[in-house]
Amino acid sequence: MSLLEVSGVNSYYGDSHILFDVGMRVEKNEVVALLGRNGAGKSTTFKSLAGVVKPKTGSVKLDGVEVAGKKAHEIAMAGLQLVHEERRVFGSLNVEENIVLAGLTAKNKWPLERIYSIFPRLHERKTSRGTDLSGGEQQMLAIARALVRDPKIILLDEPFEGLAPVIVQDLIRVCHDLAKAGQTIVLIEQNLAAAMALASRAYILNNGQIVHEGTTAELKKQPEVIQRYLGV
Ligand SMILES: Nc1ncnc2c1ncn2[C@@H]1O[C@H](COP(=O)(O)OP(=O)(O)OP(=O)(O)O)[C@@H](O)[C@H]1O
Repeated sequence: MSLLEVSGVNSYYGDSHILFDVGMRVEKNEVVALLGRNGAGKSTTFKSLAGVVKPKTGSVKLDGVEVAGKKAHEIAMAGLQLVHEERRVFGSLNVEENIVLAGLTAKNKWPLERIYSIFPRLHERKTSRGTDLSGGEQQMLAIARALVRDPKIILLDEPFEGLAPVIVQDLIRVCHDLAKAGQTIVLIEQNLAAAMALASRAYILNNGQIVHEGTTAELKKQPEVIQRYLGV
């Protein structure tokens, strides 16, 4: 049994059919990338897994438990944490308050020291308000808010978007460390090099359908697939 098993997911916005029979599986401790052009349905897939969008049909099993159709907070309680592209942090609260608040309703939570050992920068900035953080710091905080709840799996929607290359390198290192420590991660990433650097396997979405699945090592050797589905 895989940690996450998704099959036959069809999702809509109103009458618009966006996802067509999406299926994927993620093993415990894996880092998997979800790739595809703008509008391919990547964010909708994440939202469908996290219960933000309710799939019309299909199955989403987290650690053997069916969560499709459940509410977003129930799925979060079950151990799936979505880190939205918009990096939702509370601007009026400081860094530490943001982290503590995120952990309040969690069954198990990480001690703050564990969060700060991963993100020393957040420790330095712990009394700064969310609004005073740089984009990179906000992304660290958004990830910290997910991790503090001791998730079984985290979904990172374009975690490196709009960040300076030096910050991206820093975050890639953090993701590597998390993966080494056994954290299961699925990420959406437009930056193919960054995705390949992190993920051992990838799925490619095109027009709401999974059109390719394989290891990133294999994908690197298939420029025609990259060009067909990811080329601009
Ligand atoms: N709230 C919404 N209401 C209606 N249509 C939407 C909504 N959000 C997304 N869509 C449409 O659904 C399709 C898939 O969008 P989605 O955001 O999942 O794609 P994506 O692969 O994540 O692309 P991007 O990188 O641009 O976010 C697009 O055609 C988009 O216009």
